[in-house]
Amino acid sequence: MPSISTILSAYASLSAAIMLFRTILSQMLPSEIRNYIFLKLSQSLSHFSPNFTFIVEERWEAVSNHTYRAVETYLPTIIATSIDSLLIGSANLLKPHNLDLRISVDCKIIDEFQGMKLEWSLFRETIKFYHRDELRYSYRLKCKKTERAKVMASYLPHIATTAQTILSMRENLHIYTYNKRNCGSGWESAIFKHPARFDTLAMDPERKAEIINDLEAFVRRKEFFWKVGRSWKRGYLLHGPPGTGKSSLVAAIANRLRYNIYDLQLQSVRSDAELRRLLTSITGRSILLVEDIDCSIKASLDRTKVRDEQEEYGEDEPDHRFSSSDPGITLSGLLNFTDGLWSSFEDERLIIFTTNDKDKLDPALLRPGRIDREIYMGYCTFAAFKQLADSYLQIDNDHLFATIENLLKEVSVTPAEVAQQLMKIDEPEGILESLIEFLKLRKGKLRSENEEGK
Ligand SMILES: Nc1ncnc2c1ncn2[C@@H]1O[C@H](COP(=O)(O)OP(=O)(O)OP(=O)(O)O)[C@@H](O)[C@H]1O
Ligand SMILES: [Mg+2]
Repeated sequence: MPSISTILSAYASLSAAIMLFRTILSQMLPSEIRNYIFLKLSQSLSHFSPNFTFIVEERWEAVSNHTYRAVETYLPTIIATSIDSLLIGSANLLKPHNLDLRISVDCKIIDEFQGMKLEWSLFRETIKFYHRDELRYSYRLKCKKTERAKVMASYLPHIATTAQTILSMRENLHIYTYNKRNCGSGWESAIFKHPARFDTLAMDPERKAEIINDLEAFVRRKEFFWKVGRSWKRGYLLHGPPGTGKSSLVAAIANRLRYNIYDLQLQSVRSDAELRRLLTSITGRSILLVEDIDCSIKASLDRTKVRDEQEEYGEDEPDHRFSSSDPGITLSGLLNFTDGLWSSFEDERLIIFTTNDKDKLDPALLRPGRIDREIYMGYCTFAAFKQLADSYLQIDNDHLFATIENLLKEVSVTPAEVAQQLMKIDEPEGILESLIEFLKLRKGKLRSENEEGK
């Protein structure tokens, strides 16, 4: 049996011969034949190489690759002294633990894990994509062939969990909205800094506690979801009149769970295929938010109808808002992507729909499994008022509270309206009196409306 050094020196001589051969061939043969010969040759050579390379591309089946994001987050945590440059993202420089760092192209990083030596590098290449030149990045992980199974069984899961922990500790949450012009995943992100929290949210304390318990149970029960064969996601429907805190509740949930928000405006999505591309590039630990679901589905379905009619009647001049690549989305498309087989892409996801009028919704949307919990956000109760008084005025009792309690039983005002009254900072002394005036006016208006109606 030949020694390792004999094999290596044979390998080196063969490589040198191939280089020479390549130079001669490149001058004599057309490029297609040349490429074929080199491909076959390198395939046979790789038989002798002791190394194996994992390639993690930026996009996978046309959508962004979560493994790539995990590697990108993980690598800066193992930076050794061998590195002499790093990229810094737009993070807060005053908080070093929170910096967004990336490695630069062609630099190599060695990681050691359970006795294995693993070499990482970042590649960049230009490829042709729909007649355009596009830059594509990929991370390459070189390990020994004999360690390939161990890398897959322990090292890659280690990267996934480390990246997830880092991302969940990052201070900034993001809100993503759809931008047609963004040729990547289509999502455009902004930093999400909404002040709403559960302790400032005005609603009955028992219902608030129920929602918090439900969320915490969801986060804890990964194993349970797996055991019963369900994807780890949960659907909420928030309904109630405008100004009752539906959007504030979504913000409070995102802040509490440290989840990013994907704000999906169905009206601007042009087709089911586009919807699928958007939904499959959503990362885990996130909220998929569809606000005013009744209006947005209607707008999108109307769009589909207009197109169908145009096609049926053979209109020469279609509505300029629509093009042939703009067929609109369908309700079944939406349900399939949020709930059917296409929905299982990434775990730990809340899907939240909001509406002002639950009765307008298609019953298909409300079936159990799609919507796991309905939350009614109603008019301001006395308990909700006390929460607002505590947040806005820092008072938990007053002799006027009893009058306010009685008035709130008789009139329907939203927490937004009450909050607006409590914000009249130019007259802080008489704020409760002015709120009582406001409620009495509303009561008078209500009474005269009722009398007119008789
Ligand atoms: N329950 C609440 N607790 C605390 N603040 C509230 C509550 N409801 C409304 N507000 C205040 O009113 C403003 C509007 O509330 P929000 O946008 O959450 O209402 P909404 O139910 O989403 O309304 P819409 O149906 O019009 O979208 C908020 O900025 C918040 O300050
Ligand atoms: Mg809202």
